[in-house]
Amino acid sequence: MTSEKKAPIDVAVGILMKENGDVLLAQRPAGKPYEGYWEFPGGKVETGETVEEALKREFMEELGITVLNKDPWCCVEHVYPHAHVRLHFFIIRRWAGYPQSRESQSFGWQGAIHVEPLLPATIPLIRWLDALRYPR
Ligand SMILES: Nc1nc2c([nH]c(=O)n2[C@@H]2O[C@H](COP(=O)(O)OP(=O)(O)OP(=O)(O)O)[C@@H](O)[C@H]2O)c(=O)[nH]1
Repeated sequence: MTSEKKAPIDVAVGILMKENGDVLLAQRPAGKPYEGYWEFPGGKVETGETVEEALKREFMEELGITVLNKDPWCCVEHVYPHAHVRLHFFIIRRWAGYPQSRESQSFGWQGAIHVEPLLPATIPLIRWLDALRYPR
């Protein structure tokens, strides 16, 4: 038996946020693990890329959006049956273009989050996100 531990897979995730606090969620396409679950757009960091570069690439590939400004927000690790991921979340308040579904994903702007199911690692973030976008 081996006790070898695999390094986590880095994933760049972006939360597009409008001035009124609405955020963009996307539905995972058919054929991927957790197909049909809702997530914030993003994807795995490729070899030789920084997390920021991966974020920009994924937003262009998935949504046709140019990221103009991004604030690192939080980093969360989660062990799924299919992978151990390290999610690097960014808040994106400035971008160019309108989201288009380039990979046949459904997506939508959400104030209070009404879509489900959400990816398990993303669920706890919603409370933190609400504290950020709706400060008392
Ligand atoms: N984009 C995104 N991924 C998330 C979130 N939460 C979360 O657990 N993940 C996990 O992060 C990983 C992202 O991988 P992915 O398969 O979507 O990445 P990718 O687009 O580069 O896919 P591919 O290159 O395998 O086709 C998945 O294991 C997914 O379950 C989230 O909110 N957004």
